[in-house]
Amino acid sequence: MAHSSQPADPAAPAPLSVGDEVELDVTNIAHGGVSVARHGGRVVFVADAIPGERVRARVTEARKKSFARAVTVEVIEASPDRRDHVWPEAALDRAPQDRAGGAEFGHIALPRQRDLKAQVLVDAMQRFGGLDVEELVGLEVEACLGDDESNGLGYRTRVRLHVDPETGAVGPYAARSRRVIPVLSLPLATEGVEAIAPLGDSMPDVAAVDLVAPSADDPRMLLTVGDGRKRAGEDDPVRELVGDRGFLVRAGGFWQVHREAPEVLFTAVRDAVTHLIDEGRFDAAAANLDLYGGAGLLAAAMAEAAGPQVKVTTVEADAGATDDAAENLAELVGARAITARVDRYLADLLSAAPPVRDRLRRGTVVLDPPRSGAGGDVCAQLAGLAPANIVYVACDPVALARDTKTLLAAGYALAGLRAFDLFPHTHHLESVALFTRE
Ligand SMILES: C[S@@+](CC[C@H](N)C(=O)[O-])C[C@H]1O[C@@H](n2cnc3c(N)ncnc32)[C@H](O)[C@@H]1O
Repeated sequence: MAHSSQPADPAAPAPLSVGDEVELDVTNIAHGGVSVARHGGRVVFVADAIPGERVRARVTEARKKSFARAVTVEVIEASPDRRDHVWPEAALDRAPQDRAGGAEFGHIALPRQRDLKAQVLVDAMQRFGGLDVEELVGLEVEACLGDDESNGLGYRTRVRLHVDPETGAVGPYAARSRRVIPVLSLPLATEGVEAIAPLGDSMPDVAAVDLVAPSADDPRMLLTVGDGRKRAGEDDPVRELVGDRGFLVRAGGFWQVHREAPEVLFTAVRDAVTHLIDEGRFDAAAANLDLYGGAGLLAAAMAEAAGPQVKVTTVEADAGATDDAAENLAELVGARAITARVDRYLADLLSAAPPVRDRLRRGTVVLDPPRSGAGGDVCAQLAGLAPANIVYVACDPVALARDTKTLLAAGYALAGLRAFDLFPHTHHLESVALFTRE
């Protein structure tokens, strides 16, 4: 009887199953903090490795035909960039399921971490954004002030810990799981956060612990109890300083995590607007927008470049954050803060009267969406409104790349791209892209 399938290649390695341990040559970096290797023609995404290494890895997922997932259990040939993990509780000498999550690059020298992040951004912009590699040559991920001296430690002003529902133990989730790992230290956290972290405590009635250490206020702990979503103290105002400018933010509201991040992004947006002013492309009297505006940090950056008379509206879904933005922007006579979902707000603008549409066409939009990006619908709305300039602050390179493709197709040019290492020892990076309408 004839067989329809090909005879098995005797030289091909056996198919992978969960729990198998295999030796892998790690060749590349992928989005999400994992490296890439191949096994018998199949891609294997390997955690806790570095491109260039040979490792022994344990397969953790093998359902898909095209790829499998694995985690390093032993380094056979180490990269010169391998370092002792900055967090002992996340190190290779622990069983993979017992390694703390949230510091997936903690075993890599900082300069190499930044090179890998730059590679991920360039790759995403090429593959999903449709840009030529020549347009991205020389792109570097810029370090935050003080990080080289501190080896990228002690920067997180916000940390979320979880509580094991059975033991009450407090800690981060393990990498790629919801298992709580009790830890003795939080090396990425600022001193203020570490000082109040209830490490070693048992908190059986609590679901999650948010630790907040504002730059100009006392650190505090917000507890999520049971299923209740409201945390006591989350609406208390706390003071943040960006340079010598003060911001009031609700303790539980959004604020950039790295102690230097507000200043870095404020400066990057201010400089992008200054560049537009120098090019004669910025209109302070137009309908300028700060979408996903939070407490108004980036509208303030626009005003720093364009002057306190600048017309700018922040649009933010969270009513508390909008109140904070109104307070923080009170000295800017042309600023206003609106509570709305961005897609709904833009839908209204699309049906606005011609003079309003004209003011939008002459305007500059700053947008700083959550990790999923603005998305195709919002980008299509922006394309319909056709503002003169768009300054896009992005915390996910693939989401930025996809939105870039939409904006390029709508007639925008990428006039600048910068990237910042706002999350050392993790795979995350922040980008600021400047688009101008051609
Ligand atoms: C990355 S934060 C940026 C905040 C601010 N630009 C800053 O730098 O502090 C994203 C903000 O978008 C808000 N947000 C999320 N989805 C939204 C939506 N669909 N419409 C309006 N705001 C949204 C969140 O509440 C959050 O404040």
